[in-house]
Amino acid sequence: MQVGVIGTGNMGRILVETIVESGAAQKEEMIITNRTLDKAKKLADAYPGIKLKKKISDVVKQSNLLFVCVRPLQFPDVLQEIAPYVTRDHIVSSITSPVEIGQLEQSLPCKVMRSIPSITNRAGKGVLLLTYGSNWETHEKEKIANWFSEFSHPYEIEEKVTRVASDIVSCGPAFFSYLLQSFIDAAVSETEIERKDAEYLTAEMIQGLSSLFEKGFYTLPSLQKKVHVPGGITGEGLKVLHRQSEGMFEDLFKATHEKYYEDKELLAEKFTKRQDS
Ligand SMILES: NC(=O)C1=CN([C@@H]2O[C@H](COP(=O)(O)OP(=O)(O)OC[C@H]3O[C@@H](n4cnc5c(N)ncnc54)[C@H](OP(=O)(O)O)[C@@H]3O)[C@@H](O)[C@H]2O)C=CC1
Ligand SMILES: O=C(O)[C@@H]1CCC=N1
Repeated sequence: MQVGVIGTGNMGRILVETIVESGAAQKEEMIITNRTLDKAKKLADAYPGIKLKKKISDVVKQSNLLFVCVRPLQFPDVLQEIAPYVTRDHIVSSITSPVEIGQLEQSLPCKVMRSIPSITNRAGKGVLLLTYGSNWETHEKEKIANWFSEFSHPYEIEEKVTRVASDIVSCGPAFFSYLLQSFIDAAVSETEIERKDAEYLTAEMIQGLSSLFEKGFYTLPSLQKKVHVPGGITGEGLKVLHRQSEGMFEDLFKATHEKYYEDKELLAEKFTKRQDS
């Protein structure tokens, strides 16, 4: 399969590295471009064999599966630019949440999907969220999901939970690394521990924690019960967390959804302008 990638910024680059290093596609099967071409060239230079194209049309023409990895508001322009070269045999995937499946279908004459990756896929772990357009057969969905499983755990979601699922899967690594960073900073500022020690102990704790869940030893509540000896020290810390975090995640999901709907409104305006012109 020839895999095209338009936009090799942060996530486009990570996706290319992940696909190639997992063996989901050979370097020679990857065709990439980026508006600032030098960015894509650096990536092609790092993985000899990857084909670098200056023209977006060449990427489309030479690929079967095409990932559009630009920012949400850049989608209308990119979809308009690629549309003349897209055939019924292409599969085009958006890696971003605010662009609706319906908008992709209206813009392109092929099978479309959303495949929202997570930085965790770089380690061959974590979920990649899939939502398909209306004209996919079950066996076609299975085939592509199977391909994604070379470097992730593909998970199909309904469009209505896109934002929250993406908050968990794709933004989650940033949210929880922020909390861990605060945990380390506070350990250093409030006690005599050296930063490097706090960082090492925290990293080992979090890796151990994820292994416990991976191996199925505990659920979240059963683990808390095991560590929280009644009347002990953990309970004092948990009381602080309970007090201080009340409403925090509710506010977080409200904030991400507000931004999501803002982006969707701007996108709808842009797509309508495109249709009218
Ligand atoms: N970061 C993450 O963990 C995740 C991100 N995403 C999604 O990935 C998308 C990209 O995010 P991110 O990589 O961080 O953003 P970046 O800004 O780093 O990358 C976007 C890239 O697209 C390029 N680009 C823009 N317009 C065009 C065009 N017309 N033709 C070719 N290339 C173009 C830009 O080129 P130039 O160099 O000229 O600016 C840039 O390199 C977003 O929509 C985001 O929602 C999805 C899941 C996870
Ligand atoms: O479009 C999205 O939902 C992703 C999640 C992280 C950044 N963008």
